[in-house]
Amino acid sequence: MGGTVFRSWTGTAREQFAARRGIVRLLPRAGRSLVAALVVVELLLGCLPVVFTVATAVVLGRVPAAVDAGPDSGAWRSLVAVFAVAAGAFVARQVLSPVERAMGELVTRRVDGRVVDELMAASLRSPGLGPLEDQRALDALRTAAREVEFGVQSPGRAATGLLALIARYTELTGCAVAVGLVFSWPAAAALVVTVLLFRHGQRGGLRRYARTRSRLAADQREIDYLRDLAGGAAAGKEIRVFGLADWLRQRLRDTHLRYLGPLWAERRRIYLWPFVRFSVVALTVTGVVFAVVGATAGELTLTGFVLVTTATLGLLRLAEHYPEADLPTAIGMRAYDAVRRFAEHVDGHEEQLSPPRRPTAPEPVGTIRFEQVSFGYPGRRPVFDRLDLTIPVGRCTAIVGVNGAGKTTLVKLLARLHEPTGGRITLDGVDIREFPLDAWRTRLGVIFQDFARYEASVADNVGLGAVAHLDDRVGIREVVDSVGLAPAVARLPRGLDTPLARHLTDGAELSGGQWQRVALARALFALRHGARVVVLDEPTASLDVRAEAGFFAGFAALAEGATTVLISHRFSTVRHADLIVVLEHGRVAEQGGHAELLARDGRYAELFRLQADRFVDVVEGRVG
Ligand SMILES: Nc1ncnc2c1ncn2[C@@H]1O[C@H](COP(=O)(O)OP(=O)(O)OP(=O)(O)O)[C@@H](O)[C@H]1O
Repeated sequence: MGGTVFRSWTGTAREQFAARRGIVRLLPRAGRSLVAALVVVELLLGCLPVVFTVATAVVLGRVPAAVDAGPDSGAWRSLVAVFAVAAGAFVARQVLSPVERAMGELVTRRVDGRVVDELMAASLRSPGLGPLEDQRALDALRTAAREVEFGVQSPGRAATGLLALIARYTELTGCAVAVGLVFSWPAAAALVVTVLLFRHGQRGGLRRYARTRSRLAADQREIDYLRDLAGGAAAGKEIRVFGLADWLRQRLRDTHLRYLGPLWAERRRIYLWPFVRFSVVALTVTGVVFAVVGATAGELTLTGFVLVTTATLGLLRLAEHYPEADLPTAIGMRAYDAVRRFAEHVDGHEEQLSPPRRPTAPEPVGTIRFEQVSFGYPGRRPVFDRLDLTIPVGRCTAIVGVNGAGKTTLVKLLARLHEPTGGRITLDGVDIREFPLDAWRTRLGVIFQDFARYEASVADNVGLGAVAHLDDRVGIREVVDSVGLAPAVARLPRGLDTPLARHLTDGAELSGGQWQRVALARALFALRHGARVVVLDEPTASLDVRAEAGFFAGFAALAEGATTVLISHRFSTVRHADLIVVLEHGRVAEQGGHAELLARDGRYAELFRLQADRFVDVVEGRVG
């Protein structure tokens, strides 16, 4: 039992030491000279109260002699000199405190700035989506980002909190030495032990509190989500139309209580009782010291008496001040730990990627094949189980299947946003993992169902399909024209340079269908600049009937010679494809041309007829 407690204590101590070392290593990022200057300021702030305490004790001790000797005496002058020292120490402290705060703020911001860079670098370093879809890693990222963003208990604050301890410990040492020299070393030792015990008790509580907070990350996430939902435009329409305000308020309230309940309970447990226990110890020690001082008062000089009492009170006050430094340190260290865990998680994923064996990715000439490909998201049942699929190069292949059949996942595997857990994907017989990732991706132009809507100009929104050619205005204009977006762009306040966000100057918002055309233009722009495989996930979902009808002919002409993979639930879009693949239960259920599949009268024919019947019903007014 004792062994277990000892091991857990040493484990915690080691963990704390490592976390503190991590924070200390962050300090140079704030600039060595700034940190060195702050250390000097902290040392001074630790010494000045001691000087003040000693000097005031000496002043009080010398008052009787100075009063007796009169204003012209040497005793009076020495009183004034010591008084000047006390006043100087007081004023210097008042002046230095705001300087410390300002420098501390600068250190905090610089350290947090670097941590944000580290965080961004880690999340962008991930070549695939794995770490960004892993809930634990995301929670770690969110916790860290939150603390850093608000800067209340961020890693930067942890760093300045650690530096602030220099002042506290200097003052502690100074006061203890004063008590030891003037009165009694055992009393000084007892006071130091009391202060440290008090701090230890509080720090343990703070640590547990910080741990509880991170354990409640999921609830915190939900609170943030509900707040965004209530305040954002995205769900604003539904909240009003469906009258969801009360439901939202209630859910926010319940989640808040679920989050705060354990936190309040923990706060009582970890703050209140240790505080009571350590206060009793502190009061007892102080009482004993004061009793001894009282009993031996006759042996002490007036200076000694004042010094011992004020130094003792100063020490006890110090115990109260430690949490000021310890709270940000405890929480900030956890935030930084979260950043490190996230970075390690990303790097763990990266290591799984085998290094490329070929210098570049060639132009496809024959086929792209999924060979016995298996894949499942972590903790979920497999999406693909030994999938075999051939995509002919230079043709249009449509992939159909019910919701959740794995169509988008197939595209993610093709783009190597995830790696198959079994089998391989080949380009003309070569495993695509043999190509450098970037080189392979420049061969692809993928527009996902939930494509990005950048808060940038129309031109940039299109040009980002081939970022190295962002200044190809002629190319951008041509693809914008070819997707039928030119009239809408002409109506925008700054044409192609209009930012697509209403809150920006001259900004505009596009309709869903217009955004979809922007995304299509982005894919075409990629095609213009080296992409040979275009993947469009639901490209016509937001297009009106006329635009959809024109889409296939127009796009096919523009994508002439390229390999097109089309994912769509609209059979009117799909039917024109050279090859139609029906995905079902993680395998290819059927494939062939539209007429061939209809003739086969299988799954495709069934799905096609269902949609066609609905269409006929609508046209003939039989619906409803
Ligand atoms: N990031 C993810 N993490 C875990 N499971 C996922 C993730 N994305 C998709 N899935 C699951 O994988 C399966 C296939 O999803 P996918 O999005 O590929 O289907 P889909 O055929 O594109 O569907 P839809 O037609 O609705 O767009 C589904 O069961 C889905 O729940």
